[in-house]
Amino acid sequence: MRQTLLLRSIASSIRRGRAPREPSPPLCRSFAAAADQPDRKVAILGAAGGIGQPLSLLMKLNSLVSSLSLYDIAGTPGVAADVSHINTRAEVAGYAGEDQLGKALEGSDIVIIPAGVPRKPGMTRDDLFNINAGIVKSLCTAIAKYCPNALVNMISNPVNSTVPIAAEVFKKAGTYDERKLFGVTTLDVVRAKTFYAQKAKLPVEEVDVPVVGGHAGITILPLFSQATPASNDLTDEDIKALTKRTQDGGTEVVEAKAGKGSATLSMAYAGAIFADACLKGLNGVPDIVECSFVQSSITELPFFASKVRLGKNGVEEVLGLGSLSDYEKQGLENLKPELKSSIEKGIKFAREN
Ligand SMILES: NC(=O)C1=CN([C@@H]2O[C@H](COP(=O)(O)OP(=O)(O)OC[C@H]3O[C@@H](n4cnc5c(N)ncnc54)[C@H](O)[C@@H]3O)[C@@H](O)[C@H]2O)C=CC1
Ligand SMILES: O=C([O-])CC(=O)C(=O)O
Repeated sequence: MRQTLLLRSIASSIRRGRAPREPSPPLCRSFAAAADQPDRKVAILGAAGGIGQPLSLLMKLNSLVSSLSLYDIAGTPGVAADVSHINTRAEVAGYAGEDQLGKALEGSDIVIIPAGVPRKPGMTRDDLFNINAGIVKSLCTAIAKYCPNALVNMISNPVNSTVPIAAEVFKKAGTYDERKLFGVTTLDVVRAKTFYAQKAKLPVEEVDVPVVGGHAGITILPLFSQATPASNDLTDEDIKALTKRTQDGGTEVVEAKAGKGSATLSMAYAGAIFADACLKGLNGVPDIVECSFVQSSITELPFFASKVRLGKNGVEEVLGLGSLSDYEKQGLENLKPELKSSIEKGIKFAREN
């Protein structure tokens, strides 16, 4: 009841163009504002997995979604039946096995891909390449055939290589639109905000921290010099420690899970935030900005994560890096060789297979 009242108050505040009285998480905001929204189909590939299941739940809670299509090689009818009983707008359908992939994808506005194997302790994200590259390639081949205009949110690792693979597959199929392909790096932003807010003793809901580069180890470059609200209390050592913790955030979870996979719940949260931003952009909501790994010309690398403005066709503008501290400038130079080689590895794989 309290939730319903809060959502109504937020919806009417949005209609009146005023800020809601109580702070609210972004997922609730879109949940409330959707009564007169257009139909949008979202497909999740890998929907029965560790990320896929909670992400399916969160997307079912987002009433910007009218149709939720849950695909995996197995197990999706159960996930779909479960999620479909929730009292929100989206109609849910489960599809299992390759012969149902076309149906799962047809008419999709957004395809979210968390399909593939996760890390175990001692592995790098690049160690997943051999298995996940093939999975991503075959899923993207189907996307090019069945929903070539969809926005693609790539979660499967190594993101620094799977996004270039997807781009090559779409180029080969003649469907590539660089505005519609995104590597999901939102979890890096989610972590940077949490760690910064804790250290600077700020309420995390008010904090923002851009994270640029890529999505693996030192290629993850949080820009704490641009964090808002600014904090004057943090030393250079604090910034170094925060940077390292953000870069190692995935490994922290992999080690804590001790062989039972990598981040799933926080990733589902991050994936839902990013998909919500894409939906708002598609629906014409102005000034939707998120960090994402996209085709880019802001450095010499062909793909790079930075802030992007989202619109009716996906990426409307790739925003520049802004001014960097000397420490961040050094981090930027340090990450380029690794990111370049991961991008090239993806491109080579897609061209040769
Ligand atoms: N971008 C990011 O920030 C993050 C990315 N990840 C990545 O997300 C991926 C998934 O992680 P989890 O959900 O934890 O793994 P999981 O193993 O729990 O789930 C993966 C799912 O993909 C499915 N799958 C495998 N091949 C498929 C195919 N050809 N078509 C459709 N589905 C297929 C599996 O059946 C399984 O249900 C991993 O590669 C992981 O590294 C994880 C956390 C954060
Ligand atoms: O670390 C991993 O393997 C999963 C991931 O990408 C993350 O949690 O950032």
